[in-house]
Amino acid sequence: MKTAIEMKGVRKTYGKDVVAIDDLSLTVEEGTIYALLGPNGSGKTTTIRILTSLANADKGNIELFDEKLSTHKNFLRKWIGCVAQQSGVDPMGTGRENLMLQGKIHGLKGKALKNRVEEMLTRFHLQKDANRLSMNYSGGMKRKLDLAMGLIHQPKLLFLDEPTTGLDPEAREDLWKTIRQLQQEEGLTVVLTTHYMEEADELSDRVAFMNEGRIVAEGTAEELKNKLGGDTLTIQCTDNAQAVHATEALKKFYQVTRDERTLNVQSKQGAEELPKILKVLENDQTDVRSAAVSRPALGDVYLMYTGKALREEKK
Ligand SMILES: Nc1ncnc2c1ncn2[C@@H]1O[C@H](COP(=O)(O)OP(=O)(O)OP(=O)(O)O)[C@@H](O)[C@H]1O
Repeated sequence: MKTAIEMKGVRKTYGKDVVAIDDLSLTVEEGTIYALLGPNGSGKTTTIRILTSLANADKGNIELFDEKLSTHKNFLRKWIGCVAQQSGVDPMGTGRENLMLQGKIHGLKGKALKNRVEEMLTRFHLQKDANRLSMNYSGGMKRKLDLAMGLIHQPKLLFLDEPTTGLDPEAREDLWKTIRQLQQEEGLTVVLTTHYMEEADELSDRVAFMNEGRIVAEGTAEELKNKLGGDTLTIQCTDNAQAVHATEALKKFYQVTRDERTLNVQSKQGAEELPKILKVLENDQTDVRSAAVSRPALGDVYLMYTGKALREEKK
């Protein structure tokens, strides 16, 4: 397999005080889906801006398809598509007009432009709405039009910055299906950023957890979950003070992380361990509201590496 992206020791600062990303290294193989997962401000968008050459890194080495980005920017741009967080769709234009304009920006013209626009409308099931103003499109349709615009020039590498934020579950599933098809049928390499654990788990071949500008863990979703081993016991206390109390009591025996009033305890045999844990808490006079045993989810792994929960929705 060839390498689509190779980043080594990349750093980007804004002004004197903000280190947006630091010592960031990652490798993305061609034809794979790679997810950058992290909370607001962890450096995901900055990473994408640098890789799409919209921002310059202060330090480090970046290669796309074995070519140095800093010396082959214009050439490499042709291979890159980007769908930003903010929609690039002109609400006053129809779907077709938006695609025509985007195609022209990329130097397409005449028959080639027309053919490609029709191909994209068909590909994204937008033909019957092609002459409607895009301001009247649903959220899911707008996102598909954004995606079609990002692909008009047939890039080899597509960046998606939070592709499904704000979409309802059905539109989200639909977009996941489309992204998967693009990878499987057209061999597209996709790098996406997301807040959604489920999205990273479902879609990506590899996941990088970002926190405060650094990658704190990386691997396939399965590899990351296996790092925790065993089960996760989720214990809800009645309030934060009780949860702090409970964490102290359990820390002597278990690996415990806390997010407000919720405790996560890692255990090889969760079901067997649960009564013992409840006994410890009872002896400690901690009020427990509920307790459950489950297989670790990506969120549990994130919590282990960063000590904080990744909110599923933007704050
Ligand atoms: N143009 C800018 N000027 C100054 N600081 C910036 C700029 N862009 C980003 N930052 C800062 O860099 C850090 C990383 O931001 P970035 O947007 O890359 O994070 P993110 O993980 O994409 O967040 P979000 O999920 O909210 O989009 C933050 O502290 C942010 O405030």
